[in-house]
Amino acid sequence: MPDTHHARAPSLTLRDVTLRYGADAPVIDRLSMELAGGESLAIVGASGCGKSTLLSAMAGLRPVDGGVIEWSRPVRSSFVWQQLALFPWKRVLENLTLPLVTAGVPKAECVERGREMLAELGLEGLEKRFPAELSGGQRQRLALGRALIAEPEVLFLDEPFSALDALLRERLQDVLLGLEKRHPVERIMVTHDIAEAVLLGERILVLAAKPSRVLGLIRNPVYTPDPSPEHRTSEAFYAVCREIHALLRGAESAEGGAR
Ligand SMILES: Nc1ncnc2c1ncn2[C@@H]1O[C@H](COP(=O)(O)OP(=O)(O)OP(=O)(O)O)[C@@H](O)[C@H]1O
Repeated sequence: MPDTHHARAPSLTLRDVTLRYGADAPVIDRLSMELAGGESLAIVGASGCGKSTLLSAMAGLRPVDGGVIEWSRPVRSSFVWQQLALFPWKRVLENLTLPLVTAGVPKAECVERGREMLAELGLEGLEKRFPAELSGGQRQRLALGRALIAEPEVLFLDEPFSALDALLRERLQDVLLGLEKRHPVERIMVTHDIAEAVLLGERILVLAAKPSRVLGLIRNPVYTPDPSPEHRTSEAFYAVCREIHALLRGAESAEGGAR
């Protein structure tokens, strides 16, 4: 399945993309890059470097102020934010199946696919609860399930796990990778966590602010869609983390020197 997914997946091209707010200096300044079909991208950088702004533009949620963002064809996409955007007055199953309902899928099929997804998420038995009656990790699973239930081709994630403690964050990363085996998707994710970028980014875009610039677009040599339990603590994994850390620290000291 992943092979056909890659063959069919849409590719993304950015040419000289500039993004700014008002008359301020650009947040993203003439960024050019390409992402092949099916490749997953992690965007990492310090707070305020423009990660969320860039993600929104890639998702078509905001216009560009210069240059071009082009998908090879129209894509079906879905988004997960840090705030999750679950509907507090809707029960778990209703939240989960909302994308199917709004797409006009018949009710019986919505319920059937919703129950299948609940099982994949490990949330069986919780379908009648409201989001407020779930733990943080369960809410996060629900948001991931809702994002994938309508089988999007591209999944945009903006720091979805940043409010979680380190171990729960790792569990949710595993849940995400597990879900993607059954629901293949091209994932574009923003994170400020270097290890998360190295785990989840087949390509990693490293950004700096002030001045806004690209520090690197790395082809991640340790990326795997199916990491072993030892993967995160392997020397090779740490080596890529160190490389990104050095890029970010180098940019910080250059910025400090310029002040
Ligand atoms: N609506 C807005 N109006 C004006 N400036 C904004 C707006 N949204 C973001 N900015 C500014 O644009 C810059 C980039 O913001 P953005 O949220 O894209 O960064 P980020 O890298 O995602 O940050 P963080 O990791 O803190 O979420 C910041 O300096 C921010 O203050």
